[in-house]
Amino acid sequence: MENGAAQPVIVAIDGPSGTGKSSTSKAVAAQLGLSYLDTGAQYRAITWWMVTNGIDIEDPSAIAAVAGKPEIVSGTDPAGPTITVDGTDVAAPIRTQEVTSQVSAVSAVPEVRARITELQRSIAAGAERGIVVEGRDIGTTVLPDADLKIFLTASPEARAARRSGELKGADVNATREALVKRDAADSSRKTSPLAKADDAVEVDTTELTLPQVIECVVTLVEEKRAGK
Ligand SMILES: Nc1ncnc2c1ncn2[C@@H]1O[C@H](COP(=O)(O)OP(=O)(O)O)[C@@H](O)[C@H]1O
Ligand SMILES: Nc1ccn([C@@H]2O[C@H](COP(=O)(O)OP(=O)(O)O)[C@@H](O)[C@H]2O)c(=O)n1
Repeated sequence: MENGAAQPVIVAIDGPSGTGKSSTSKAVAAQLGLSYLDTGAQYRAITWWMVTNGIDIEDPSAIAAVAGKPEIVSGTDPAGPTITVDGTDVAAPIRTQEVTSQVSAVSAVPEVRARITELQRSIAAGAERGIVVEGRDIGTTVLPDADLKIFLTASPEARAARRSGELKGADVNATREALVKRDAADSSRKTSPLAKADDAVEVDTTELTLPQVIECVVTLVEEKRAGK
């Protein structure tokens, strides 16, 4: 484009837990001057609200009835992403084991997905320079017209080792089992399951370092931009 003003670029990065979505997306967005949205944090935030308000997580109709209540706000600066629920900073409590073990059940409820998907689309549409959005269904459902779709994978062993490295002292086998269980729940739900879009580029990160994955994605974005 003339005058150096680039068209906004929309990048969708999907994949299961521990494949490197968050670290890669934040770094790519920072490097390219784009916004960043962690959609998993939004599903965790609504789950935190359900748990805090005593909603029965086993009862999809109870979840559906209140899905519109919490106000979730995501800050999209990749250098310091934020997440609040009704004005409360929930960045720490959404990462607890309690929320992690319940999030798949809450995120499977169609009313929850409809509400959060709408929020995600409006955030993406408002990102003036473009955005990197990471999740499970971004390329397939939330932003099917994204300029670039990436699907990250890695072996369950590599993903469990990465996650238990973060959760100090966590047992690798227990972490692996919990990951595989959450993948199965996320992949088998009826409404927008975890899936690779047909036109997504699959990157297996098992044997790659994080800087290598970031470089790979930055190169793919730049190639797309050059081809526009
Ligand atoms: N290619 C990689 N090699 C080694 N460690 C990685 C790699 N990608 C990410 N990590 C580490 O693995 C952990 C999980 O990464 P994260 O980006 O949170 O994954 P996801 O968002 O897919 O769950 C983080 O501690 C991150 O630094
Ligand atoms: N686009 C998305 C993103 C997350 N999720 C749900 O939110 C959960 C937490 O996502 P996350 O990205 O924070 O998970 P991790 O990869 O950090 O473990 C997932 O296990 C899914 O149940 C979803 O359903 N759709």
